[in-house]
Amino acid sequence: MADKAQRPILKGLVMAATVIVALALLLAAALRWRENGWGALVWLAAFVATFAIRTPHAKRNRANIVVDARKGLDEILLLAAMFLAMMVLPLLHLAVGGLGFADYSLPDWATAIGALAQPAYLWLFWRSHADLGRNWSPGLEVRDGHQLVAKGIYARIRHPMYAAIWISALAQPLLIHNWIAGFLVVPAFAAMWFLRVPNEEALMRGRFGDAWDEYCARTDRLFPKRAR
Ligand SMILES: C[S@@+](CC[C@H](N)C(=O)[O-])C[C@H]1O[C@@H](n2cnc3c(N)ncnc32)[C@H](O)[C@@H]1O
Repeated sequence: MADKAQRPILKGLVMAATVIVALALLLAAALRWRENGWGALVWLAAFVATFAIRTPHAKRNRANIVVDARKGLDEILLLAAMFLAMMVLPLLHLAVGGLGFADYSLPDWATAIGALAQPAYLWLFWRSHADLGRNWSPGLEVRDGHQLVAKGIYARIRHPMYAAIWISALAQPLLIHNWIAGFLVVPAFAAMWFLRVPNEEALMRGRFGDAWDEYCARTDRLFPKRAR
């Protein structure tokens, strides 16, 4: 077992190895674009942009002090399923193949719809991170000094980041024509949406009480509320 002094070094080494493997897979996937089709190149570009948007927020928010969290088995399984279906399986499949038995074909116009969805996904993903700021966390957490964000895109809908992920998840099977590497993310994110959102809203209600209920009365989850 590494002692306390060795732990940061070990962590740094694991991080460096992960980045090197990820970069090698990205390069291999890009070089195989003829086998994978042009939709896969669009998916790879969006994948890189996703990390570019998220990484500064993840780094900054590491300093947050967490005062409440929901980390049940369901949450762990959902996050693991999303990590596999949205990142690991597509990247591995595009880089080294091996899932060809589950391929399907789509016309170019369907791939083009997947490509056209990417700017909308990336804008919403970026905007929601920018608006949540220090209050963002990948898991269900409340930080010390957590603020209710009801401005920016959050003034229009309650779950813009999940709206962005819905767009990305629905576009993935249009860009990667494979039932496992492309389509599997759709049921994985549907499960996450239906199981996580009620838990997240309960966590926010517990923290903000009436202010959260008033916010919910003004907004819907995914689409802007129509004026009555
Ligand atoms: C992955 S983020 C997703 C945020 C939101 N559900 C969305 O789709 O844009 C999850 C964390 O954001 C925080 N959060 C969600 N809505 C919030 C709000 N309106 N104000 C402040 N924090 C919020 C909670 O701490 C939650 O654990």
